[in-house]
This record gives sequence, C-alpha cells and structure tokens, in this order.
Amino acid sequence: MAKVIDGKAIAAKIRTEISAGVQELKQKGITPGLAVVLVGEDPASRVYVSMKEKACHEAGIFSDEYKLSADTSEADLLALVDKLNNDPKIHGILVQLPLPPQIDTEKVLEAISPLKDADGFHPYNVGRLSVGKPLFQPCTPYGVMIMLQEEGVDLNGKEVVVIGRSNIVGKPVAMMCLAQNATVTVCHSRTRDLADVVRRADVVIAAVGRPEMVKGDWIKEGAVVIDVGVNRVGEKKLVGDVDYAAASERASAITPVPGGVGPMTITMLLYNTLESARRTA
Ligand SMILES: Nc1nc(=O)c2c([nH]1)NC[C@@H]1CN(c3ccc(C(=O)N[C@@H](CCC(=O)O)C(=O)O)cc3)C=[N+]21
Repeated sequence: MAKVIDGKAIAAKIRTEISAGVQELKQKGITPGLAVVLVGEDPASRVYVSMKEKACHEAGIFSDEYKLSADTSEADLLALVDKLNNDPKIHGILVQLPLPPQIDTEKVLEAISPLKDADGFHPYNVGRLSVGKPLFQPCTPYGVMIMLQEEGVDLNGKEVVVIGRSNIVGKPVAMMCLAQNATVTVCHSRTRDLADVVRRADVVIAAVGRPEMVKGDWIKEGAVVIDVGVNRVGEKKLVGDVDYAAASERASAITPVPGGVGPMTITMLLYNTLESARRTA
C-alpha cells in the first residue's frame, strides 16, 4: 500500500514558515500585498478566490480583492492591471482564469508586470524558467516540486512522465523536473500507447483534467504518483486524474484529491507574494 503524501500537512508547515517571513518583513515596515482579480460569477472561481483571501489573512499578507462583472471590457481590466502594477502596496497580482470570451487572456497576462506576476504566467517568467533562471514560478507545479522534495524524492536520473501539456501545469512542471536532472516525457491526447509510456515512469505527474483517467495497472511497482487533477463529479465529490484506489496498490507514495496538490497551490502563491515583497525591500 502506498504512503499517502499529505499535502495539507506539508502546506501547513510551509505556511508557518511563510507567516514567520511575513512578520520579519513587517518589522522592516513592509507588508506583503496580493491583489486578486476575478471577472464574472463562476462559482468555482469564487470559492478559490475566497480560499486565497483567507490564506493571505492567516499568513498576515494584505489582500485586495477586485470582483468585476462578467461583461467587463478588456480595456477596463487592462486599466486595473496598470493601476495595480503601479501600486506600491501590491507585490503580487493574480488575475483568476478563465476569463470571459470578450477578453484576450494573453494580452492581460502580458500586461501584468513580470515583477509582480505571482502566478508566473507572464512570458518573461516562462522564459526565465526555461533558461534555468526562474523568477516567479507557477504555483501548482512549484507546489508539486516542494512536495517531492519534502518526501525526499531525488529526481536525478529518474524517469518522470507528465500527462498533460498545459501552460499552467504540464509544461512548467516538465521544465522544473528537467532542471533537477530527470528524464522527462510529456504526454498528451495524441500520445500513442499512453499506458505503456506511463509504465516506464518512476514519477507520474497527472495533469489532464479527466476524472480517474490514469488506471492502476499503468503504474510501475514502487512509482511515486502526483495527481494534479481536481475534477468535480456530481454535486460535491472531488476526484483526481488517477484511479486512486487501484494506483495505491502499486505506488510507493501517492497524493490524494482533495488534500494533495490543491493546498500546495495556494501556499506557493503566498510564498511568491512574500518573495516579491522581499525583493522590493
Ligand atoms: N490565475 C489563476 N491562478 C490559479 O492558481 C488558479 C486559477 N487562476 N484558476 C483556478 C485554479 C484552481 N486553483 C486551485 C487552488 C486551490 C485548490 C485547492 O486547495 N483544492 C482543495 C480542495 C478544495 C475544494 O474542496 O474545492 C484540495 O485539493 O484539497 C484547488 C484549485 C487555482 N487556480
């Protein structure tokens, strides 16, 4: 039976360190500040935004929330981003995705100052990561790397298989694993014989967004399984991208959903905001 990697516990430990860092900075007269911008009424997004606000509050980080109506124009959103870029109280800016169709997402992400880009989605920060000189690293993949580190998983020379090639998780986590000398394979919907590719993996990182797509018999005996999926099935139930029960029979360690990668995502957002404030000090 696999060891359960307790994301909540790791997140709690790191949040304690972040709170201490925040207090230290406050003594120098700087309060880290995060601006979160939500456009529209998507109920899931609202939940995430309030979780971020609560987490900031607990860590002593100033948080400023902007809730804009679903019909907000691109120009109005760009004007708000510009205002936040120039606001000295704000060290991190996050524009919650997805954005409504009248707004060009790339344009907005590129308008955020790369020095306040707490999500790490600006092409400047994407480039910094891919040349091995990261400034802001995207929160979910960063959280995955911290979990592996906390579990004592050494990636040097290991086979990592990433399932999913999104800009938010798949691509950046592949870069991060490469930086730690893993042999990285990135799979996607066109990958042939996906099950066989996954069977090679010492570490599987599933980030496709399809409930329980990764089957237990795809997992090599003793592999580490990181499940980034957060799929709502039915009214309330949350499941990952991995068939957890079956995969646990073969893996040496596995992240649950919920309580795995999710809590780490918000933790790394707090961390990025703190680091950004430190850089201004
Ligand atoms: N610009 C931007 N940055 C984001 O980081 C971003 C975003 N847009 N849009 C939406 C997604 C989603 N996201 C999550 C954060 C925490 C949990 C989390 O803590 N989940 C808990 C469960 C929460 C529940 O029960 O719903 C868990 O997995 O244990 C999940 C998902 C950040 N996102």
